[in-house]
Amino acid sequence: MQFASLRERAEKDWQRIRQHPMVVAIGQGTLERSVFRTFIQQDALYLQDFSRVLARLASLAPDIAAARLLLAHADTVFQVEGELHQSAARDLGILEGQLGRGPKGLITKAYGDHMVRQVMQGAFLPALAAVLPCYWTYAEIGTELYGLGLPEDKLLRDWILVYSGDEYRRAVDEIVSLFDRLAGASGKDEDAQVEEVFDWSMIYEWLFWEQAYNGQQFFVN
Ligand SMILES: Cc1ncc(CN)c(N)n1
Repeated sequence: MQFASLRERAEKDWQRIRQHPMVVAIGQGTLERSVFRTFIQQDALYLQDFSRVLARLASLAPDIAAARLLLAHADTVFQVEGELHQSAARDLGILEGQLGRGPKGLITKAYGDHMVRQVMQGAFLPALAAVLPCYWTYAEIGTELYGLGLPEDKLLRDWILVYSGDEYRRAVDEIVSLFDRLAGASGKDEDAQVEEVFDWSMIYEWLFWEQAYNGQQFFVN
């Protein structure tokens, strides 16, 4: 099993993500502030789960090089994306101390629980597969939107610059290389498990955009 085959099977899900009206609106610089605000609030909550999952994944890693890489990623998530959130929060009027707090949306919770479940079950490759869509879809979106030309709105421009940037791309390359190295000798049963987990994360990626864009139906209060 290699990442390329996962990427191939995800084509349909990828197309609906890249064509999602919220992704399009970020690229065109027309996204409503309230939608972006919801997104940043939920993403800050999501990143907390994501970072913890990476740290636990490190403890399951079959070798020390993999463990160190995953631990480093658990931290850099906050340096790269966390900083973006902090600066967006200031521009969006999210009060100091309020970022990463507050009620989780249904999808934020379900996606986080999905990743946590995989890592708690203890099988390394399926748990690694759960975090792959998070990495690569944002790099693809960032690169694609950057190619269309940066919008004037600083908030949206900064978002695109982070996900199209070298630092984020390097992180994605590291995780994909790790997957390819460790999944090289996986068996049929494990491959099926990896695919199922990966497919669910792709669905959650799409739903995460839906949640921010169509807010009300995904929030309990
Ligand atoms: C939901 C989600 N997916 C992916 C990313 C990019 N790491 C993110 N910040 N949030």
